[in-house]
Amino acid sequence: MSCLSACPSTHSLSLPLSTTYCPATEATHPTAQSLSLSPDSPQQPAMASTAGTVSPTLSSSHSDPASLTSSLLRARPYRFATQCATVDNPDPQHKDQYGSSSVPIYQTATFKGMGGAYDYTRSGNPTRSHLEHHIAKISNARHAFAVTSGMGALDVIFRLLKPGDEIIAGNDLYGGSNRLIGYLKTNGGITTHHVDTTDPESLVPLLTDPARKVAMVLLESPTNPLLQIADLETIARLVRQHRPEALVVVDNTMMSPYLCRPLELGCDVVYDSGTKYLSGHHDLMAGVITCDRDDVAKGIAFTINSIGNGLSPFDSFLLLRGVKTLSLRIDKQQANSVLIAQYLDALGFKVNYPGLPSHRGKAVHDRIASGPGAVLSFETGDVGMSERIVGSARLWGISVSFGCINSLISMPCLMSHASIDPAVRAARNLPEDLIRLCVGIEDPQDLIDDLEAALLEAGAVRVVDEAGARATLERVRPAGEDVVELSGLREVQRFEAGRPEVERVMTSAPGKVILFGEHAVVHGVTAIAGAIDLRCYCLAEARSDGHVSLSLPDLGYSQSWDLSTLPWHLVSAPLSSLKTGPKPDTVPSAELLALLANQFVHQDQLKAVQAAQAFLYLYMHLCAARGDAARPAQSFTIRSGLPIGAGLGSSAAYSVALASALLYSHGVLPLPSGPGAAEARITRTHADLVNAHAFLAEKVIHGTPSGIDNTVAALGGAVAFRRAVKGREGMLEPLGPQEGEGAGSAATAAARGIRFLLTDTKVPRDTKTLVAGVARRKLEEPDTINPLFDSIQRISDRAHSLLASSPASPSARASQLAELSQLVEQNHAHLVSLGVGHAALEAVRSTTGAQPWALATKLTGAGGGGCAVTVVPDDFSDEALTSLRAALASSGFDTYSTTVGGRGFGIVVPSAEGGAEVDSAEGGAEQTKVPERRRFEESQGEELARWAEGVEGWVLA
Ligand SMILES: Nc1ncnc2c1ncn2[C@@H]1O[C@H](COP(=O)(O)OP(=O)(O)OP(=O)(O)O)[C@@H](O)[C@H]1O
Ligand SMILES: C[C@@](O)(CCO)CC(=O)[O-]
Repeated sequence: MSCLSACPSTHSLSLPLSTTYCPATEATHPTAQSLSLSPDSPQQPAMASTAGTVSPTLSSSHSDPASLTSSLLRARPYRFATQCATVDNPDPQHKDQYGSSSVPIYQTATFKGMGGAYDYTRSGNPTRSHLEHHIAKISNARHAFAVTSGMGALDVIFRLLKPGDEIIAGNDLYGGSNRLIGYLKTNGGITTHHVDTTDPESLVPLLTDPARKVAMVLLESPTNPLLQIADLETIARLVRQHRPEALVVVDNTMMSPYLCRPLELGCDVVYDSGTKYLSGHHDLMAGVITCDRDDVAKGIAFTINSIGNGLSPFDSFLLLRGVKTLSLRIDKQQANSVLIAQYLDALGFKVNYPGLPSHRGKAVHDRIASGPGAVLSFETGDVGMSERIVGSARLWGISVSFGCINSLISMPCLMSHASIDPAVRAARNLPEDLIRLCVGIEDPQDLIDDLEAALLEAGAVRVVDEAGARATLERVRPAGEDVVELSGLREVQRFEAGRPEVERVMTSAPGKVILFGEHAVVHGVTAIAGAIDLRCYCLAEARSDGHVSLSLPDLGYSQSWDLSTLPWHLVSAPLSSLKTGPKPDTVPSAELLALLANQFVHQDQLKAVQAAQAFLYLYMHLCAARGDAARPAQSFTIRSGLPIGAGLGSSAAYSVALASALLYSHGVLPLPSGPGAAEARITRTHADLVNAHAFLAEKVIHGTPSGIDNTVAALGGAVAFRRAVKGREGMLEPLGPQEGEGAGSAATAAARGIRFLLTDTKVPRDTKTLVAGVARRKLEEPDTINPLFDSIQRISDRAHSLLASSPASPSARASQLAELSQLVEQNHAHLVSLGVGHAALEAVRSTTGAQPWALATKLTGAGGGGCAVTVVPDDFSDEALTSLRAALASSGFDTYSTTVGGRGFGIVVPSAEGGAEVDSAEGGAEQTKVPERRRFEESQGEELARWAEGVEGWVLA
């Protein structure tokens, strides 16, 4: 056996080697896994080899051109494939005595002598050191460790946590990781919150909640098996910003260091199952961990030595051998994968693969990784059919795992993800019929032939034309699946873009305040809410260039689409009746949403993309429902006088303003104002139609809204609302008299007469994520959550009867308000127990609850930050209200005093003079003329409302 002297005392690398803590000897010694690389982090890992390098600083001896050129050539860092193939000695000063070309296997448990670099293989072994050095080099990492499996790597990383710590993880995690997380919860006191990591904002409520002890964020990208993309770079930045002490950990197995190096994106710890791409041959089990931070490396080294799961010498040798061909294998596997994904996509299966242009996370993935990888998944729509396809494949081996040079096929729900409870799988949208393909290095035509044979045998496709070299196939859709033309965006439909029926309309819709029952209302509990006097406005104008455009000045976003490039084939069937609108249980088509998501140029502006997705969805849906291929070219500009994403129903106001602008401008509803107006009144039927369309847009923005926000925004007034769930009828009861007040109950003596103070904490949050979090807790902890909902139902019932009654005397009124205040306190406590509280909301409550004000306050809307609502009794003086608002403002909060129960949506046909000019400066010597449009686009807050109210002819519901 060769003798590598593995305890270097000096280092010849131009950048210093760091040292790694060695727990075996309680000392620091320079083992090979510690490697410092170039601080300016080149695109490819910096070269750590002495072979083929010269000092980048050229001396005067390089004066002749040949020598200079050759020096420059040698000074270039090696590219990834070269680095994989060239294995350096961790200590280049000490060569193998026999010049062995391959790293020898030090098959020994112990080492003789005292004070040497190695004493016991559990603590360190030269073969393992070589491997770790090599992994650090290709990963551009300071430290690397090799252990006995990928799960072993995760276990070591989890041991950096303490009982009581909390983890944020994705909701599409590898099943094995989920199993370990479950163990940690039961036995380690470590809780995990699963969020949608495709939306970086979904982590913010947890990261900013001081009550949460978030110590780790665990990410996968692309996820396995749904191939969803997490923006590792943005998430790492958010974690640094809000929770700098938390570690961002990435399972990089799907990508390997060849395609993605998360440490370069700001993540802290990366692990790979070495069993997969790094080894490539499925002949060993291994895991590798890389990190840059010395303190983290020290903790990891301590655990590996303590528990003894360092990789064995023989497996280290095998893994080192595998890594040499990493880039070669992945290049081939990836090229095959692209062909297979395109083949399945062309047949009309729903394919998840970031190499396809239709993949919704492609833009993000292309930014953080250099290739789509070699795993893809697809859905057939039928579990039995999927089982038959998997069973019929021959060349594709049925196997768990991936990353091998042979192609594999599996059904994750039956295999790799079977350890996840089926209910949890369903809640996390993991389709039971999903088939995962892990593509190998075989000839792609053989792979496609075998897959095609399996699809035919399983009845998933049929031959429609046998002529030609290759039969033409057609997908057989499972019963119940809508027949939609799935030829993707490749077929562009040409048509004449029309003009809208109405050239210019403006609409508006109010925000809302939920007084009682938010969140519980999503699950069938009664809630009480009313319209407030802050509104959202939408201006729709005709254009004549075959485009539809959306401008959202509040979010700094605008985009226009060529109408001929939209995926019209996905809405080709009439989807809803024009008389009643979409049914309340209509679920937006995930397929259309995914394709629409792909249309956005600014994928990173998530709020705007959500809003634009809702816009395009509603626009296309309405065009399809009209069924006459009338797709008018139009511009839409939407402004909000409401704080966006603060619990006051900005998304519902947006949805209602948009839906009404569409319905009136397309001529589906008759104009109640302006030239040719039939009747200056909005009927209840018209308001219901607007509401039905707005609900669909709310679903696109929110996921699973209860419908209360859009109902209040459309109809106005104050209502007791119960959603229809599981066969139980819904309820919509106006609170108070409705006479002469439009379609809704524009309010009510009871609710309107009560003053409310709204306080915006300005803590950002996202309703969709918060609602999904409560739904998940209800699923996972029904015994805790259901009693809370029952209690909220009792609170809403009592508030409903209080608000429906008209107190006979001032003292009855005072006790009515006192009881409402108590209910507010109780409801707030329940919302905190549901997990949607926030420290900033408690700060508001402690101010409003303090003397001399002593008022009851609760969060309103989705919580997690956003707004609080305070009941202001009749005898509360204006001076006291002013001083309270000043106190809240001094803590950085915005306040709004509002009435509750105002009017619903409104419409006006502004005069044809779109360019009319008004004075913008008030009384200044040099008055500037500002076009109306600019006033609309640029005015803020009350000025916007004043401007809009100044437009003559509004008709309100
Ligand atoms: N004026 C606007 N311009 C663009 N998008 C908007 C506007 N108003 C609302 N939105 C959309 O609505 C989303 C905010 O909805 P979200 O449900 O998170 O908050 P909210 O409706 O204000 O609060 P809650 O649902 O708790 O009452 C934004 O992310 C954006 O997509
Ligand atoms: C949190 C929630 O109850 C109110 C959001 O304003 C969600 C909904 O009802 O759709």
